[in-house]
Amino acid sequence: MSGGAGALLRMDHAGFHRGRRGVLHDLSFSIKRGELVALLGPNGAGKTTLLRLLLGLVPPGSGQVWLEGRPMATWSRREIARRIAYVPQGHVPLFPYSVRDIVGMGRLAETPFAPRLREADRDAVAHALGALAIAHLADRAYTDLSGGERQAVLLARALAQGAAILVLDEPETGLDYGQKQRLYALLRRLAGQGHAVIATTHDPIQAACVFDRAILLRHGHVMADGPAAALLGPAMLERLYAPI
Ligand SMILES: Nc1ncnc2c1ncn2[C@@H]1O[C@H](COP(=O)(O)OP(=O)(O)OP(=O)(O)O)[C@@H](O)[C@H]1O
Repeated sequence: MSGGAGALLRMDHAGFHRGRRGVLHDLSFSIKRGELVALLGPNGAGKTTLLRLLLGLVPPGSGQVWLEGRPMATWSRREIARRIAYVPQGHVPLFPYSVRDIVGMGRLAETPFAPRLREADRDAVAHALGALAIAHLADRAYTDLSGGERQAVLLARALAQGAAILVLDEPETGLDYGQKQRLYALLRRLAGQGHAVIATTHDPIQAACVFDRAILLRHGHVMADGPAAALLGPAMLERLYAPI
């Protein structure tokens, strides 16, 4: 097995079980710099589990996951955090940190023991707040925000992290129309700058317009993988979302 030339992330016949039940089966694909990849599939298809494997949060039960040509298990959490930023679904912290502090947490992989952020970190935070058009929320408590505002803050935190790979779990959830358009423009811009972006979504129509590539997952198998606009037609969507 090899790490895959030029791939930032690669799954090589990766499988995952929960107890005796197979959740992901024999997944093989790679993601390169500059790719904007949508991951689609019905509820329970295994999308979030697949992201957890790509993040190194769980090891595959079979096969291998590679990060920059090295098995994921050989990287430390801190090394992974420098390379992969994650935007989870519906995250609520216990303490009322300010938005600025939450976004600043994206810099922890760079300055884990520093008592306060350095100037470069503060610049990265300000840039990320600006890119998401949420600078006006900087001093608000994260716990007091709406769901959509929180989602935008988590995106800003991922951006501040400066990682080459961005992994997002249903990032458009709760965003209003304007925020969604800014999100898609931002993802396109990041891909244009050489980032690799993979996002789960339940919106195939938007995915066809915004993403370069789509990976379709059904019952833990890759049903199709190709250019989003060509792949996400009515016949394919009917097959993908057909009742069990
Ligand atoms: N903690 C868990 N314990 C047991 N089974 C789980 C757990 N988390 C997920 N599963 C199961 O694994 C399968 C895949 O779940 P996963 O969350 O990856 O799907 P998904 O495609 O992200 O779904 P959705 O679109 O609903 O978010 C499902 O059958 C789910 O019930």
